Amino acid sequence: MPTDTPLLSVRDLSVSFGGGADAVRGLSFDVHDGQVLALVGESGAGKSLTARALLGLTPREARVTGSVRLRDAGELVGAQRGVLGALWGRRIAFVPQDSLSALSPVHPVGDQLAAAVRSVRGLSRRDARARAAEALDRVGVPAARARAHPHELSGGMRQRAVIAMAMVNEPDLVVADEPTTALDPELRAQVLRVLGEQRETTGATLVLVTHDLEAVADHADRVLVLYAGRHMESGPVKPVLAQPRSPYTAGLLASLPPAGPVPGRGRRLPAIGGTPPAPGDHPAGCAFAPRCPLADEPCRTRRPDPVPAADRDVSCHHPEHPLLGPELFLETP
Ligand SMILES: Nc1ncnc2c1ncn2[C@@H]1O[C@H](COP(=O)(O)OP(=O)(O)OP(=O)(O)O)[C@@H](O)[C@H]1O
Repeated sequence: MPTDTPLLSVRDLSVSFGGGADAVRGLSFDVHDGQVLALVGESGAGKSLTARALLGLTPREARVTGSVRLRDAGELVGAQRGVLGALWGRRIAFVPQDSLSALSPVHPVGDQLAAAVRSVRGLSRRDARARAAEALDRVGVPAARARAHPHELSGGMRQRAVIAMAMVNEPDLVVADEPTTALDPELRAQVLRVLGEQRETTGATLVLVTHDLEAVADHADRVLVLYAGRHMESGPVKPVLAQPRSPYTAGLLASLPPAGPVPGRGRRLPAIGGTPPAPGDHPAGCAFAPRCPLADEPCRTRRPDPVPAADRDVSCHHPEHPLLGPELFLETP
């Protein structure tokens, strides 16, 4: 039944480690039924930890605070393993970066899918096997390959099998953490397409972690830009990528690889200058200020909280700055 209540509601989520290392700092966002939310940001921004916190899958040594609520399942932060275990595979599923880590090396992939089906639905072995074979076929793994062990499949086919595994019990929410990182560039588009098709078929809601802004443009409805574990900008993909209101989003767009055009000019930048702060480093103001061409005194002294600005939320003291755009980061000749 359609509902206005978000499927997933995240409030003030933080993930920290010993010694004051805060990797995710006070994130709040909602994900509604059927949406695709992309989490983007540079390496170390806290994307994976955020994604894992949505499933209760953070490392044992991580301290998770705040709230992650899945509709009709309640609070997941601090939930008992048994409570989470009852949701995994049924209501929430995970597609990791590395397909080998998601599959057992000792069983054929078809058997693993059939076992996943049987663990959730009371089907006979034969019916579960048939359902698993159908699920694999839908992602382009033919019946003959269902008898193969994971290491006997190519990387692309293995990742497609992992997608089938995540989707086979039609979960409400799928969290995919850089699902194409381990693949050759030509396979990436194919695997993302399969993920998108399966999402549409099952009606699942998707949280997609990626470095790839082109993939965001092609596959996501909404985007949440993270920097140093903090919210920078979030909103509908098209306007955010067309006209960023956070200088950090503008910097990410400017540093797209050569295939990605920098709007307005024919030149490109290799990367945003400087490096992100270490997880233990807590600048008083905006975390991006040391690398931001627009930074002024308030940026260095006062942390910007997310503020609604037209169609999105922006954590920046200068969301309307006239120079804001990828051009801000172009190298002067
Ligand atoms: N088990 C851990 N112990 C200590 N610090 C950790 C641990 N796991 C992650 N971190 C730190 O938390 C920060 C965020 O990590 P995370 O993996 O979420 O980043 P990311 O944005 O997904 O990066 P990437 O794109 O490289 O995967 C990083 O600085 C990382 O070093």
